Amino acid sequence: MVDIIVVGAGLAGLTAARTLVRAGRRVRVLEAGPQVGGRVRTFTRQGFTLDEGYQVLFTAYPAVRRHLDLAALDLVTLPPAAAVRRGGDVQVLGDPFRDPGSLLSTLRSDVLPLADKLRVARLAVSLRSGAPHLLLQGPDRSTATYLQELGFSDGAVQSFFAPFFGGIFLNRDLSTSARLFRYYFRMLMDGQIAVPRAGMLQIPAQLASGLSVSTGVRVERLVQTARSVVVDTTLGELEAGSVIVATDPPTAAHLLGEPAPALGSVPSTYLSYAAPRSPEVQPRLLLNAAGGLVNNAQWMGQAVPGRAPQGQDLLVVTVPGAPDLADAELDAAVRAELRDWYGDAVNGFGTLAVTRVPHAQFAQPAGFASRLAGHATRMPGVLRASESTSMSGIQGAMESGEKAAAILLGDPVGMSRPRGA
Ligand SMILES: Cc1cc2nc3c(=O)[nH]c(=O)nc-3n(C[C@H](O)[C@H](O)[C@H](O)COP(=O)(O)OP(=O)(O)OC[C@H]3O[C@@H](n4cnc5c(N)ncnc54)[C@H](O)[C@@H]3O)c2cc1C
Repeated sequence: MVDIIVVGAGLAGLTAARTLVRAGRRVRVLEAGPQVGGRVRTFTRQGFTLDEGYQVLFTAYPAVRRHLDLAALDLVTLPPAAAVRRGGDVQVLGDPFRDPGSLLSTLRSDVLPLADKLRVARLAVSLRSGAPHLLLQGPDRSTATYLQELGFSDGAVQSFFAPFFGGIFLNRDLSTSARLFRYYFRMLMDGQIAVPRAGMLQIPAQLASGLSVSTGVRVERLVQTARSVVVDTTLGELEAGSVIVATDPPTAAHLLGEPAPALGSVPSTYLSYAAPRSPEVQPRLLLNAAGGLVNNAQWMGQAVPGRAPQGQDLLVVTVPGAPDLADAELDAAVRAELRDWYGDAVNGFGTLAVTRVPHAQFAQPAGFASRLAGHATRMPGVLRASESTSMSGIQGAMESGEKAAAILLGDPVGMSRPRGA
């Protein structure tokens, strides 16, 4: 019998296990899938390295700083600027201190007229004071309402904020909680957006190193006994003093005998293209201000050397939601939108993958924090860890695992750490 079994080797489960092992506990992680990482996946196709969809790491996430060796991840920083595209018109908006090449274009851009640029500067100053986690507190409303209250013009909201934060929250209507908007805005100021050169899978792989993880083992049932928890798996019965359930919320509800969670799912869809070379001068994030299926795109081969074979490039396109189109129809519709950007060069693009993710995040509208799951469950020896206890994303998942471990360890510092800290 081990001290603790962790069910699920996503970021939450791995962070929980790592925290417990560091404190001297004997831990075994059981993962149903063929590899660690949960929703953080990387795969290769025709010599290209593709992440599951478009995923990035905010280096300012506090839990990331506590748990990951960033130098060992061989991170490649993405430029802190975006090219806003309306058909053939391109305007670059960036942080001129960190991307000096974007200065002139940012000043001239009418995507954010002067008054809106000043509002961004004021917002940046106001969000910079105090600890970042405090931005997740206080009254909540939608991001759209918040931006309206701050006086931003409709043009700025539709052409910049909607596609930029639509790419982060995977919905373009800015119905996401303004608290999260403020937190992410701060993360963007405090750190960089980066990806491991060899793919996002390097993150869970680093968390898993040194842990006892069994992949391909599905947990089917948990039974609480007087002195332990019996874990019924596809390998047979195992026993542990305590269990952390770090699966997706529906599976957790099934294992724990709880009602299905009411958080909802945000789906997203990605198309990856092989191309002879990027037509863009700089590897900046591309935002589609014209509306349509495409929200944002990134030339990953240009941004991250090594992701595409020699002499080729890789374009990853984000289509928020789950369009009701067959793969071939979706591909044709996305190509038609890309033709507005790149003309006939699109004919030379080869489709590498159409990736549909039914549950990329859980829905986080204003007030969502009051509906979050807790770590405690109906079973005394069993705790929950998952982004669904905090916020959707790498920070939420990692801090959740850390907190479940802190509860088992009786660590007062970890137990009292607020969300987002
Ligand atoms: C396409 C996409 C893009 C994203 N982009 C970003 C981004 O740019 N930045 C960011 O911060 N976040 C991003 N996220 C969100 C981030 O990936 C998630 O927040 C995080 O990975 C969630 O981790 P988790 O451990 O809570 O859950 P999961 O990753 O869902 O892990 C749950 C694990 O439990 C396992 N499991 C389930 N049932 C069982 C069972 N019965 N027995 C054993 N194991 C089981 C699953 O196989 C899985 O490995 C993105 C997500 C997706 C899908």
